[in-house]
Amino acid sequence: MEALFSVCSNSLFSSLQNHKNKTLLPFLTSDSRLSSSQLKSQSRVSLKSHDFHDFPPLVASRRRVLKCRSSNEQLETSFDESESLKNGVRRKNLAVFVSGGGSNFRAVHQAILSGDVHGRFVVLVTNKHDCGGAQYARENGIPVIIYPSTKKEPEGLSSNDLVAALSTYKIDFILLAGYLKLIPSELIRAYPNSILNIHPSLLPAFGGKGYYGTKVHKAVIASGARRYSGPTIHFVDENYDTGRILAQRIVPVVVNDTAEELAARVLRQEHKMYAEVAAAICEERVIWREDGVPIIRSKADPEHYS
Ligand SMILES: Nc1nc2c(c(=O)[nH]1)N[C@@H](CN(C=O)c1ccc(C(=O)N[C@@H](CCC(=O)O)C(=O)O)cc1)CN2
Ligand SMILES: NCC(=O)N[C@@H]1O[C@H](COP(=O)([O-])[O-])[C@@H](O)[C@H]1O
Repeated sequence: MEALFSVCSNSLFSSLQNHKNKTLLPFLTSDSRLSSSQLKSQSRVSLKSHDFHDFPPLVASRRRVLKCRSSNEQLETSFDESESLKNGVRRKNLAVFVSGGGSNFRAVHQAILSGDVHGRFVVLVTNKHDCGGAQYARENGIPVIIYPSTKKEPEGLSSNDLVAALSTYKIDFILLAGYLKLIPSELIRAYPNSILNIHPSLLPAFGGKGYYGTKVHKAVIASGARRYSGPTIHFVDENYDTGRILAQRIVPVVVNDTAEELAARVLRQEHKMYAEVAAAICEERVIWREDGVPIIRSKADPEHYS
């Protein structure tokens, strides 16, 4: 990989340090083999001739021209974002399905923006055009599709039209995040082992038709037999909540918990878990055991699975 750099005065270095695209500075310091103080003193360093194959693969970024504030020199940095590689892995295109406030969607989106998830949301699907999740998507420039078509949402798509519409976005994975309608078999066939859902109980307990939102937590509390609950992330199949489980977390149930208190405690763990699972699927760290069970390879220790 070759990139063309010319580094100018100190003002540029400070703007690089503040530059939101953090990939630039490590590349400059590591590839230029200069300490930050040396780099600051450099009036011009041409890295044009370096061959970068032995440097850590870059998270390639947008083609940019950064102009120095205090001189007429320019830092011209050109590297290609087309694949946006991180450790050789392409950034993944994500679709999200919501029906409500979309706090799980927002949590994963924030993790993308902070660089923890190597993906991008390219489209949102909802059965409620005015829900909080759809409003957040519009505010962040993410297209919104309505599915399914109902009396209340007559502009909604049919199942086949949904599959056709989504195919234009080159989606790698679909995340269901508080979506309350059944995903049609046409979509499941179009995205095998690529649709995930988060459910607010430890499946298979308290799942299936009728188990959504606060209803789940009321059932857990009413059962009396639980000292713990927690979220589950699973792959989606044709039925509600019966797909292969990928991740779960344990959350304590307090003896006089209300459904709202338990829901809030579980939701906090949902946000963390969905961001971690999204990171794993985008980094291609999910593998399938011979018995068909999906497992996540640890980022820190490739020998460890969970
Ligand atoms: N094919 C699949 N579709 C969906 C799944 C799935 O596992 N397979 N998960 C759900 C999410 N979910 C639980 O995690 C869930 C959502 C909704 C219901 C439910 O009973 N819905 C009611 C309608 C509710 C409404 O319209 O307000 C119903 O179908 O009568 C159960 C579980 C998303 N889709
Ligand atoms: N069975 C599906 C279900 O109950 N999903 C649950 O709906 C909530 C959506 O919150 P959000 O819209 O703020 O992400 C979450 O708690 C999610 O687990």
